[in-house]
Amino acid sequence: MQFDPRPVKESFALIEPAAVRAIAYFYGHLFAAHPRLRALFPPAMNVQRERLFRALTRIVWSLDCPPGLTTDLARLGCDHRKYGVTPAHYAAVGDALLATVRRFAAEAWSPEVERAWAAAYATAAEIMIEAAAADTSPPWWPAEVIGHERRTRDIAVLTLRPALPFPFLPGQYATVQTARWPRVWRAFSIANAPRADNTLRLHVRAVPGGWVSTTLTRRTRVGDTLMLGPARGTMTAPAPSGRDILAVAGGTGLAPLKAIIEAVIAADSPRPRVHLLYGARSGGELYDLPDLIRMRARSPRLQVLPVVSAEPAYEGLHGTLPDVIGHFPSWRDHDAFVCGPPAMVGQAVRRLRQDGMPPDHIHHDRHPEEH
Ligand SMILES: NC(=O)C1=CN([C@@H]2O[C@H](COP(=O)(O)OP(=O)(O)OC[C@H]3O[C@@H](n4cnc5c(N)ncnc54)[C@H](O)[C@@H]3O)[C@@H](O)[C@H]2O)C=CC1
Repeated sequence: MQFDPRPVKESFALIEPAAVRAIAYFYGHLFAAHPRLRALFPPAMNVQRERLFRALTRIVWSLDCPPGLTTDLARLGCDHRKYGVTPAHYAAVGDALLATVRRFAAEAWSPEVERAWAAAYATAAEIMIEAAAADTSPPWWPAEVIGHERRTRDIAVLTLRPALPFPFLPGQYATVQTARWPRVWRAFSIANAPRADNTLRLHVRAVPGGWVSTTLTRRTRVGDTLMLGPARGTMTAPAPSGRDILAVAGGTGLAPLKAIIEAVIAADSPRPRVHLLYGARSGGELYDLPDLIRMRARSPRLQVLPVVSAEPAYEGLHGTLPDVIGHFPSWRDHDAFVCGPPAMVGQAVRRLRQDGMPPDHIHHDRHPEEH
């Protein structure tokens, strides 16, 4: 990359504390100069604002490590195809970005700083535009809802059939857009390994104020069409390592782990064995237990241990998942996959580390960008 990252990082450090005002200024500038661009963005901009700043922060602080940055930017460029972004839009965004730096870097601004930002942005935009142009897969897939089961008041399991082959690896997630909320994409993990009939399942909890999750859970019917963005995510089924597997799933965090387990136990081999700790707040919230019991009946390699954290009358194992991990002698010789509420994931990972599990044997999703 042909630019000096130092002035960019130094001026960004000054902008960061004023992030909220800087982002508002950025979008104000962008939409004032190019009103038509507003139509590419969702009606409410709050999530979008945070997302832009998270992406910008990641990019600026990794300007020194071009290989990782190039991969991230290329993926970002490909993902932007589903928004209908064209190369001309990049110039408009670049103008708004430079105006924002000029305004918020204040006394640290200089022609040298501006040149460094312009060069960094031009490089990033070029990588994104070229990656998008080279991507021959569809920008999004229409998918028909062929199954919709309300498992609890707030959780539904949807079965979708994309109109074209939809490639993904077990454990990945896809972004989803509903007709009700144009331009609003949210990520959901795919809860099965790839199937010959191209169908896939999503486990969706309606979160308060969640437009897409509430629509998918409460207002979606068999026969509706959704849009799927390309599959993403690095927490995928492991290559054989000789180690058995511990899967720790909290709530709908079960989805990607179920896909990974399905792929692992499909192989005709006596190992690895899989222990699944499946946690919920109450017995009624163990929304997928009957299906997991069926999987266990088909595969002697799978053990399923349901755990409930907040229902004293539940007849079964009580506790939080991180505590239950500690009830066993040791998981040190396993590979671990952990998914669920971020606080639970953090505690479970710490517990496994304390037990002596090497960090590269512990797998969890970097929180999906659009989850
Ligand atoms: N690929 C990914 O990263 C995915 C992530 N998720 C995330 O999983 C979460 C699932 O949420 P819900 O179904 O509402 O789960 P939930 O809130 O009903 O909790 C499920 C389990 O996690 C435990 N738990 C919850 N908060 C905890 C805390 N602070 N400390 C320790 N344990 C805690 C509960 O005791 C229970 O065992 C969401 O945050 C969702 O974003 C879900 C699917 C895929």
